[in-house]
Amino acid sequence: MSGPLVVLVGPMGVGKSTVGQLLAERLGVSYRDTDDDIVAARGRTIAEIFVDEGESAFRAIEKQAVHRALAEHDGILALGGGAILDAGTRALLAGQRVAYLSMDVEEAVKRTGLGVARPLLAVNPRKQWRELMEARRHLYEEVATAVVATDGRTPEEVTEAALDALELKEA
Ligand SMILES: Nc1ncnc2c1ncn2[C@@H]1O[C@H](COP(=O)(O)OP(=O)(O)OP(=O)(O)O)[C@@H](O)[C@H]1O
Ligand SMILES: O=C(O)C1=C[C@@H](O)[C@@H](O)[C@H](O)C1
Ligand SMILES: [Mg+2]
Repeated sequence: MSGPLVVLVGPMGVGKSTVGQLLAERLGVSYRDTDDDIVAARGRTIAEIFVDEGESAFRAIEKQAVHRALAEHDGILALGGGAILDAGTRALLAGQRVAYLSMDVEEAVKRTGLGVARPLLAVNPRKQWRELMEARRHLYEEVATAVVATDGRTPEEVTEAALDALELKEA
């Protein structure tokens, strides 16, 4: 299978970056994050891109960044929380090892706080998070080859559960 060893998907704040870096260490590979790629390439934060160019411009930028990373990266790749909204991206994920990190709304509120740096959760984060998940849960599930619940687990426990669910052995 070419492409990343593992692709991580899931909502904002679920722990993709934290667990992705732990997984990379445990598996002896590198970690990459498509949100970081976008920020580095554009020299501006995701929130700034949303405000100045709008969400649809961000999605077009994101689609390109995700497609490039899927082609280039062979380690652990975390996708932005909304990357799975794109049908072309979902098609590229077919045949990849994809872990969906999940959490419930209360855990989401704890992890994302008031959502200052998260434009999609800026107002009434609980309600917005529920609505986002209603629209997206089936898409995360569609692309996933493993679903790893993160509620009440430490990042190390989530990493362990992901290694088990993905049937991956350490380096
Ligand atoms: N299993 C966990 N238990 C408790 N807190 C966690 C856990 N995993 C991550 N966190 C904390 O939750 C916050 C969000 O984690 P992280 O940045 O890894 O999520 P993310 O999915 O990469 O989010 P983003 O949408 O910003 O990319 C951080 O403060 C992190 O320390
Ligand atoms: O869930 C989303 O739509 C987003 C998640 C983040 O990773 C960023 O890509 C951005 O804030 C949008
Ligand atoms: Mg992250």
